[in-house]
Amino acid sequence: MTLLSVNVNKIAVLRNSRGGAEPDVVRAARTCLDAGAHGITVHPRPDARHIRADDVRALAALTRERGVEFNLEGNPFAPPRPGYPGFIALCREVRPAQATLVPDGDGQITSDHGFDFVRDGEALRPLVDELKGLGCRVSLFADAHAAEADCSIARAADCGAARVELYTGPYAEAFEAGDAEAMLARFAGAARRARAAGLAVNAGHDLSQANLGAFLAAVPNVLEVSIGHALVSEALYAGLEPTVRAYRAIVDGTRRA
Ligand SMILES: CC(=O)[C@@H](O)[C@H](O)COP(=O)(O)O
Ligand SMILES: NCC(=O)COP(=O)(O)O
Repeated sequence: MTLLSVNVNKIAVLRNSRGGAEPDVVRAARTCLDAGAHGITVHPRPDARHIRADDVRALAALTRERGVEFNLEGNPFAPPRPGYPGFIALCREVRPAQATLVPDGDGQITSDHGFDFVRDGEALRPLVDELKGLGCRVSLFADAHAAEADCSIARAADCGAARVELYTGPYAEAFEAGDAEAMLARFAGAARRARAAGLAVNAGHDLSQANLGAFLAAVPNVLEVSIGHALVSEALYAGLEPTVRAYRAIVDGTRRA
């Protein structure tokens, strides 16, 4: 069974654009859980462009109260700065059920690659150990689309992680271009190699209602997908019609109190 963890970063993008409290990230997360999401993901970034440290604390409380998984993503090597205590510090504070380490840089508009485990393994190992000591399951963001990933992904197990999260952005692009077959074979191979090394497999980035089914059919036994950007975009389309109708009822004076 594949679990769905909804990433609510984009709710915070909208909230921050006006500087107020709406849309409310915790309310949105609660709605996702009420609708059947198995967990909540956030990826606070050092520039606090969307999720802030306080959101992390509030979502940790919500997911604890609801008994569901909180998946906290971030770069453990990014230094703290005002408003961002650092990824490991946040994990020490809220102890997410799953900590997903992602090697993203400051200037990146979004995550666009996984770790090079051959190069980064030594540096990751003590961090993975500490996170495990905090009670977090550790997942490492991993490339699956390029030939170089073939040898690297199995090395993720040497870092002590329980899982890898396959970076699915390149699959989403190939799907969009109508040319996903070879890419799916690559992902299926990477997932096989990860499992053979003792790692369970998550997946995420740019997954959507359009491309998710084909991915899960071709890459079996994915334990969790985390989905945010497309899901929130689709929710806007799904919600616009009833919302506009509700406003029309108000301006037309036909809405009952
Ligand atoms: C690791 C990953 O693929 C997601 O966390 C993605 O990076 C979402 O982050 P943004 O919402 O900042 O694009
Ligand atoms: N780990 C991937 C994630 O949380 C969401 O990525 P996206 O759906 O916003 O691209």
